[in-house]
Amino acid sequence: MARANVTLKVGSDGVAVITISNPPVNALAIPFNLSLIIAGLKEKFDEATRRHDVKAIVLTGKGGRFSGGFDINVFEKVHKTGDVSLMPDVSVDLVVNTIEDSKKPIVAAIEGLALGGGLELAMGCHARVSAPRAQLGLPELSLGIIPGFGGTQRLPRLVGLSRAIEMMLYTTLYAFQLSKPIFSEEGKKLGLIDSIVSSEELLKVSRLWALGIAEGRKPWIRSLHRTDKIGSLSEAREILKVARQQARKTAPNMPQHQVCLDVIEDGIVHGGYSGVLKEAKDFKRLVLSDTSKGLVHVFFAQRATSKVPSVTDIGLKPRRIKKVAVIGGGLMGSGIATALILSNINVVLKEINPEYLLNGRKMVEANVQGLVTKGKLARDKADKALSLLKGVLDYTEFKDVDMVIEAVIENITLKQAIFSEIEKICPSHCILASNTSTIDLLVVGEKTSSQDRILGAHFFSPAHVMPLLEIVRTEKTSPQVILDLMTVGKIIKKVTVVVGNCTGFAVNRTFFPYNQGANMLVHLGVDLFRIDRVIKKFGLPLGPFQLQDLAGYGVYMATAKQFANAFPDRVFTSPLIALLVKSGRNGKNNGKGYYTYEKGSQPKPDPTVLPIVEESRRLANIMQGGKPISVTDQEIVEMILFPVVNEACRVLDERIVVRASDLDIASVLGMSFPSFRGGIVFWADLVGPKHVYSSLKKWSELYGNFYKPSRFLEERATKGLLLSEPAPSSAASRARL
Ligand SMILES: C[C@H](O)CC(=O)SCCNC(=O)CCNC(=O)[C@H](O)C(C)(C)COP(=O)(O)OP(=O)(O)OC[C@H]1O[C@@H](n2cnc3c(N)ncnc32)[C@H](O)[C@@H]1OP(=O)(O)O
Repeated sequence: MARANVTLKVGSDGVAVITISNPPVNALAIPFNLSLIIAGLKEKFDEATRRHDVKAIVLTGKGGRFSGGFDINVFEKVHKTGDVSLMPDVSVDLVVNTIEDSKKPIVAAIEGLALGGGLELAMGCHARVSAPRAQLGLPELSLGIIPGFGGTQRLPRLVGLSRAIEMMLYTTLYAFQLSKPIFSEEGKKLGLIDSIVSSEELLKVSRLWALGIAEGRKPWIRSLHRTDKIGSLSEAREILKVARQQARKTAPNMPQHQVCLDVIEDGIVHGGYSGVLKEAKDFKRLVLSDTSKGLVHVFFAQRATSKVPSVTDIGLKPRRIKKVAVIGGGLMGSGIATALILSNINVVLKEINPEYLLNGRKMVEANVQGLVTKGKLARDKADKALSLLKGVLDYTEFKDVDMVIEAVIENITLKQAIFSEIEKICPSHCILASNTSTIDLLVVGEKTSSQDRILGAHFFSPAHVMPLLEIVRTEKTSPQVILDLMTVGKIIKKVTVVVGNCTGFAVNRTFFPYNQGANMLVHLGVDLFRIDRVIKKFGLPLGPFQLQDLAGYGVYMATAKQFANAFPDRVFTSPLIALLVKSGRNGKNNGKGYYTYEKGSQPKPDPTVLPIVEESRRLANIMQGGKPISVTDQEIVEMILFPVVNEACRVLDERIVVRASDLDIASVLGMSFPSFRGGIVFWADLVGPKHVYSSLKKWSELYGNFYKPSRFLEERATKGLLLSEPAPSSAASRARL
């Protein structure tokens, strides 16, 4: 950590250049010495202000990046210790008093990125010069906090209220709340950046700009004092009102959104300085929230997935994958092909007849067109992507592919036949991947002698949109092949999680009890629509019954069968789905399931499904004394999700995942488990393994083996350990990885 520091160099022009150096992103603290960078900045600014040979100051970052903001590791430290006083006081002391109110002009010279506290420092300066394509943003809300170095006050004053709100609160992308960075070009148009110059000229122009301010040729602007972009109080209140309503809808479980808007309003009503003080106070409060704990955990969990022992740490280099064959143009195959061509990878899409091929091609075109219609892809880029797709009916084109992804129906014999065919035709370096979501990869490759290059590439539907790629390795898969697929995953913008081989792999296996837990509750007498409402309130985008409608009952029954075969000791079966199908319901597919579906309107709970549910309850006959149980909303959540936690424990115990946080990120990105709860294991640890264990034990005595606590959970609970704590290697654990 000796490399982290702040330097000051005074040139013959009388400009002092202060440089932040803390690779890789010039974060504004280090976990071992929290005040090093902040204190270093203060010291250098004080020195530059004192020195008579300094007329003006330029602030910049080393290595082509201005700063990625405050060090997020520090938040983790605060979360572990509960000690918020670890956070240095920056907003008033450094940004207002030292930088903005400095007697000498300060210009920020920005390159690469200025995010969070980094952009906030830059906004405290008297002007900002940027290199092209620098990313600018305040992503703090996606960490469960608000900007804490004055960003809530200065950004609206520089770019206007509506745009500032958009940049901070922005959007929901599946389980993630994302604020949206902009590029410096847009920043220039908005007034956040004063000038854009080439990287080579950045320091020269910034120095001249700073001298220009010192000599009165350029304006000396303190952003916190500006009001010209805020508009009238009533206009501002109207904008804030709409933003609050929007945030209540899109982020109902995220307190930081409403707090951010309150803090902005305070600054508008009482002045920027008052806003800065309120911001600093509320920032510290939010740092300690469970939301921040969950989101910060997810930030690091996502980054940890790229480190896979014995794969990414043994000096291997990824090979280039130029051409990929996708076998099967159904929903999954066409989605996978779409993801690949959108990232400039040539794709050969193989089907068994012209009609299926045409359908596959049409689905890819519709996927791409969908992105164009939503404004997410330019027409010329869409055309370019589609030109990379070639449909085929035989294996001729497979002679020079670097990877095959098989995405046909879940039929073992068919997959085995395909793998033995492609083994003969594809080049010997070619990676042979299957998109199976349940079948053992060793069985898939049984008829080949290429087990070392066979692995699972389990995408989630829709494959061109969902951010997770579960990479399934067997004990025979070579590290090089795993690394290559991880690299392709990165190119096509997926988060890859490398997991071991078992029924359902890590994600589907862990969530197998989710639907069963919900079904169990219904058969114990709980209203299914209430269950859906409660689960949505907990933070999942859909309740379990709406999800069953959406996925289709066929999928539901096929997976349930696979799991029942693999884990017969912990299955709850009921005739409900069969009865629904018998009565002509097929979920969203035919517009009639637990809900009714009509084009252009929200799904509506269908009361005519209730007699079918009653019939199923009668046949299952698990209500004690025929009486429905009485449960609180919290118990509903727990009776559905604790069995999921229990299965997660088995996945951890069997080392199906490298680390517990991999299961967290996989649950967030693959199953839309709420990111603000940190993922399934993190959430269970917050709730407390003891409580999970004792609840499951109680329910298993009342309702049977479906709830029986696993050995791993029992051990952790009785020893007072967290589920996420790494397990000591034990001969008893079957090391699958
Ligand atoms: C008071 C203030 O208002 C509070 C704040 O400033 S909160 C912080 C706000 N800043 C952010 O949220 C930015 C978070 N970082 C990012 O979005 C991305 O890392 C980035 C766009 C900066 C770079 O992305 P990319 O080049 O893909 O690299 P990425 O793998 O994400 O990060 C590289 C390394 O830097 C680390 N890193 C990135 N930003 C960091 C930060 N702000 N603090 C600590 N570490 C950080 C990552 O953890 C990763 O570490 P690793 O190599 O050990 O896994």
